[in-house]
Amino acid sequence: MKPTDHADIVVLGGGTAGCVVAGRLAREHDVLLLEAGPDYGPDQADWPADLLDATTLPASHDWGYRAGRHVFERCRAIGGCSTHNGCTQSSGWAGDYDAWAADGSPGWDSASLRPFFDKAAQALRLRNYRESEIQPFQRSFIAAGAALGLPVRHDFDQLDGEAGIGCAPVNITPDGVRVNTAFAYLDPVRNLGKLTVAAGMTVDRIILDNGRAVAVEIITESGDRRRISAGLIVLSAGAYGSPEVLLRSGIGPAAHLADLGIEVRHDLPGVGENLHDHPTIQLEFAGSAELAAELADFASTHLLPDEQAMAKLRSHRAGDAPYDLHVFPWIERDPALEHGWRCIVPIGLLRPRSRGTVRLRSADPHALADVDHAYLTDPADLDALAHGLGWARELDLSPYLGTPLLVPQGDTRDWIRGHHQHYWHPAGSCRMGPAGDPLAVVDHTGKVHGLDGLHIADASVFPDIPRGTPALPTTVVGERIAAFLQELL
Ligand SMILES: Cc1cc2nc3c(=O)[nH]c(=O)nc-3n(C[C@H](O)[C@H](O)[C@H](O)COP(=O)(O)OP(=O)(O)OC[C@H]3O[C@@H](n4cnc5c(N)ncnc54)[C@H](O)[C@@H]3O)c2cc1C
Repeated sequence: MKPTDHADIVVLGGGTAGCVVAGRLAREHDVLLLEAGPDYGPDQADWPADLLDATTLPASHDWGYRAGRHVFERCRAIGGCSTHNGCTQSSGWAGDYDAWAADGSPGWDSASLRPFFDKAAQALRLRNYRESEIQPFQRSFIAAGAALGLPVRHDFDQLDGEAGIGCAPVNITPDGVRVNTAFAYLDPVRNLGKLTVAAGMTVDRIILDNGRAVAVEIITESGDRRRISAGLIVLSAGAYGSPEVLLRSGIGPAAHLADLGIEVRHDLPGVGENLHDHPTIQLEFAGSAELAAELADFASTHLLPDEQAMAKLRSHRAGDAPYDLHVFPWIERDPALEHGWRCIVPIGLLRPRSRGTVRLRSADPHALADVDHAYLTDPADLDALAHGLGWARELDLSPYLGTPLLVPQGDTRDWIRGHHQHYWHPAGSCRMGPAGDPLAVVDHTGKVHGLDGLHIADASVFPDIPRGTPALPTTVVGERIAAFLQELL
C-alpha cells in the first residue's frame, strides 16, 4: 500500500512496540504505520514458514548489525523482533519499574503497569507449557537446577517472582506458531478503516519546524524519496533504529552531528547514549547418543522447541532484588557433530552496569550505525557473570552431554572477557527520564524533551533494562505510551 502525503498519526517502525502503538491508536484515529521490511498481512498462509515456526530462531530478515565477533540480529519485517524471537515472555521484577517512577517517570511504577502487563499477556495469547510439552533436555535442566537447591517455579511473568527454575509463559499457539505483535495488535484493527500499513518504507529523517516535528522523509523500495506531513509522530524503530533516525534528523549530541556534517536541529546529548544489553557467557557441549535418541522419540509425538526452561539466580551483586541472572539452555542441530546436536548453557546478566553507544557512521539512511555495547567494561558485570558460570558448571546434565566444546580454560575472568556474548536485548539508547536529567531523551509519556509532536515507544526508552527478557516489557512500553497518547489526542 502506498502512503499518503499527510497522516494524522505516523508510527515509524512496525516492530514489537510500533505495532502495539499503531494497533491501539487505530481504533479511534487515522494511523499510518511505516515499516522498512515486508508486511505479510493477516493471513498466515502468506507468511514465510520460518517466521511462523516458534520452535527455533529464524535466520532470515536480519538487518545485519555487526561489531567484531558479535552479530546483533534484528528483524526487518512487520512485528520486528517479535516476529523472529524466542517467545519467552517474562516481566522482570517490580522493583525495577518502581525505580523508574522514583527517578522521575510517573506512571511507570509496578502498580500502575500491572494492568498493562495483563493487557499485553492477553493480546499475545500467553500460555504456560503443559508438563508433557517440556522436551527431555529442558526437563533435565529443571531437575539439575532443583538438585542444586533452586525451587521449581513457573513465575517468570510475575512482577513479584522469586529466584527459581522452570518455564516462562510463551506467545506460541499449541500448534507452534509465534504470535508476533502484528498478529496480536494489527490484525484486530486492519479492517476498521483507520490503519494504513506501508511496508518497504525506510525512514530517513524527521523534519522539524520551530521546535515541532511536522513531517517524515522516507525512501521507498524503488529508491524514491517522499515527504509525509504528520500531526503526531511516534518513533518505534528499536534500540538501534530509533537513535539512527533521530541522529539523521539532526536531533542528538551536537559534537557527533557536527562530525558527520549533519545540521544540528536539536542538541540532545542522550541520543545514542546509555546503550546496554544483557551480556552472556555460555558453555557448549556435544549432545550424547542418549540425548539424540530421546529427542527423536519426543519429536515423533510433540513439537520440539530448542529452548523452554530458565533459571533465575541471585549473585552477590543482586542487592535488594530477588535475582539478577538467567541461565537459559537451548539445543541446536549441528550436522558436524557425531550425534547431530549441540547443547548450549548460557548465563545472562540481567542488570548490567556497563553502558555503550549507538553512533552514525554517515548520514546515509542505508548505512547501519556503529553499535558499541561496551560489554563488561564495568568490572561488577564480570563478577556477576563469573558467579553464574560457577553455578552452571555444577549442573549435572550428564546423561545428555558429550564432549565439552566450549568451557573455561585458564583464568576464568580472562576466558569470560574473551568469549562473552549477548542475549539479543539492546535497550536504553533514548532513555526516559525527567527534563532535569541531562541524558534523558524522552519524558514519561515518551515525548522527546524540547520538541513537540514527537514521541518514542520501543526498547530504546528503558532507563535500565528490566531483569527479564524484554519482549513483554517492550509490549508494555507500547501499551503504556499508547495510553498516554490517547489522553492527549
Ligand atoms: C534472536 C532474538 C531472540 C530474542 N528472544 C527473545 C525472547 O525469547 N524473549 C524476549 O522477551 N525477548 C527476546 N528478544 C528480544 C525482544 O524481541 C526485543 O527486545 C524486542 O522485540 C524489541 O522491540 P522494539 O519494538 O524495541 O524493536 P523491534 O521489534 O526491533 O522493532 C523495530 C522496528 O523498526 C523497523 N525499523 C528500524 N529502522 C527503521 C527505519 N529506518 N525505517 C523503517 N523501519 C525501521 C524494524 O524493521 C522493526 O520492525 C529476542 C531478540 C532477538 C533478536
